[in-house]
Amino acid sequence: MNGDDGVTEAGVSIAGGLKAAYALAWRACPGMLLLQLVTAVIGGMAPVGAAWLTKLALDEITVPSPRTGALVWTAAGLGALGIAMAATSAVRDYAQGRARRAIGLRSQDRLFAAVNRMSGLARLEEPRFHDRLRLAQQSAEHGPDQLVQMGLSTLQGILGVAGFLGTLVAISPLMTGAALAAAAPALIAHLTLSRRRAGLLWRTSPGMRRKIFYQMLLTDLQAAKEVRLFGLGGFLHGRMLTELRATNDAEDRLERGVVRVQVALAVLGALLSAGGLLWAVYAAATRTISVGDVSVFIASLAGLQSGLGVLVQGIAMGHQSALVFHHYLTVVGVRDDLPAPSRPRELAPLARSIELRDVWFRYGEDSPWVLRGLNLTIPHGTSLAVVGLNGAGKSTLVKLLCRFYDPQRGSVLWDGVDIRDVPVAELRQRIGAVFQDYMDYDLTAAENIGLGDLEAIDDPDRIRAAAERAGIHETVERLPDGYRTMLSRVFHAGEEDDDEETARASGVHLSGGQWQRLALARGLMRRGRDLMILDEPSSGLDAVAEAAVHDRLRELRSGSTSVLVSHRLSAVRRADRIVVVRDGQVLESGDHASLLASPGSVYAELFRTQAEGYQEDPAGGDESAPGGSGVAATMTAG
Ligand SMILES: Nc1ncnc2c1ncn2[C@@H]1O[C@H](COP(=O)(O)OP(=O)(O)OP(=O)(O)O)[C@@H](O)[C@H]1O
Repeated sequence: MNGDDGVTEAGVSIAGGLKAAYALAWRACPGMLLLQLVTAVIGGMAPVGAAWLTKLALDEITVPSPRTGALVWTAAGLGALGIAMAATSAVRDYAQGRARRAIGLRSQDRLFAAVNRMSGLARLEEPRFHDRLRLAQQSAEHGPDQLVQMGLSTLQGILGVAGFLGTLVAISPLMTGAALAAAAPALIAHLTLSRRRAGLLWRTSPGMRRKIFYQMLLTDLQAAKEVRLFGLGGFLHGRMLTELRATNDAEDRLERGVVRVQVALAVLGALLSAGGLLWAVYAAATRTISVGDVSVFIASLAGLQSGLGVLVQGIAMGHQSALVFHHYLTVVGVRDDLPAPSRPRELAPLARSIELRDVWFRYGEDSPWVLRGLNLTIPHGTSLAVVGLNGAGKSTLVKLLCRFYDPQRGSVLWDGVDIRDVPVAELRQRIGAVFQDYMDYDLTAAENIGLGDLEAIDDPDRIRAAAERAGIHETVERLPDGYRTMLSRVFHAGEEDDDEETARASGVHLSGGQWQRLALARGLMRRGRDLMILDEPSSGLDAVAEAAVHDRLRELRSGSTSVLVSHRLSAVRRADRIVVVRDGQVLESGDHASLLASPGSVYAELFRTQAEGYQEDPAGGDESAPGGSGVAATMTAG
């Protein structure tokens, strides 16, 4: 493991992790942090005080004439310490709980703010980044708090160990040396184990993601049809178990190592205690030390051993948390995958054209070129249709227009301004879109539409108008709760209610075409933006709906700048210009009539092929079949 993907690279240190975790905790809840600090100091010093008071009491009892006053004071002191320790523990639990929640909130806030900062898609397509993100999410929940707790318990441990150490040195320097020597191998062993644990988490992360993927397929409603029909349940179940077993085996191997180390350390500690006890009893019998000294010696040795043990384990756990927290810090500090312009330019409303100039693009350095020197101009106020075979690069072209990726060569120009020179959010503000792989949100119908323009999410008139334009208004009105109906079987309106029946009744699922119309309505919330992109906006609609939607879209597009990607040539024929994309370039360009008339035209060939599919008798086929009424042709097909 090394470089960007590694967890053990230089710079990953407990100190670095601690510093970042404390900075986060301080911003999240300074009061609770200070309270925990005070309780840690009391918790560290009180046991040493108790041991000394016990020694004083025992020494007083064993003298020929004990002083009652002194005995009462030491007993009162012990009582007060007991109360202080009990109260401290309760206060610490409270402060710890509040701090944990506040730190968790802040760390998750920062993590997802960082994820949102990535304005492109490339990073989210990297499997390695997903591994890191999974560990970062895991760490964001508890990692910083664990590091804070580790720091506090280390402080408490150090205070306790220092107190007992001083006491032991006064009684037996030899035993002190032995106790300290025993702690050194323990520290090394625990640090090695923690490094191995963190390494294991990183190595098993891809397997865990695959396991989650199989689990998701087994429970996902959308996957359920294929899973049941093709009988994939057992197959997916088996794969899930294989992944889980592989992770379990790796963990078992590690745990076996942990047991061996822990047994060895426990034996070492027990031998040390037994030796110390023998020495103390012998020394007291020969009157070298007092009975009080024996008690404080035994308490100090036990305190030192357990304190060192806690300290060593705390440091090791902190080390492990720091290694995992490193993934969190990396994600939080990750740069936007689209470089921000050094001198951002303002993006004026589109006045002349959008131009793709000699655009070369591929998804990765090892991937084939998808766009190869593509040139295309979309004049303001015109509609452009893009057609081509599967995989020709049509959706890729659309993604570059939205700047989800930057081309490796060439540029996308908005009235002559390179879109890399304007803030990406400003560009996207000017674009409305319906994507081929649109989303179904498990939200209400109104929210599903309103998400298209967050400023209008609470504006029922705008939402209704968009729904009407997309031809989904009547369907939504007929839902049990109209626009407020929750469109989900995973969540349901009234989930917080105890009345399960009401809650269950309100979860509604739409058909594929109805979802697509909702997506269309969402895109139409942005009507009036400078550029409207429609990537297969009607593929899931029935023929009647498709005809109506395309008529409506044509009306909406007229006079505005739009790009329509579609395999249904009946839908594209009225576009001002049609381009055929092949091998990453524009192969043909023109309006429907000119392309049909052009000898050897690929568009004409595609059009005739589709038209033939609609003929009763292909021999007597009329080449304008989907054209006379493109919509009618599609309807016939439907
Ligand atoms: N995210 C991605 N990562 C890697 N390769 C991709 C990605 N998206 C698309 N591709 C590849 O880019 C090529 C063009 O894909 P694109 O989706 O642009 O084609 P398309 O013309 O829209 O196809 P279709 O008509 O099937 O929708 C394909 O070979 C595809 O495998």
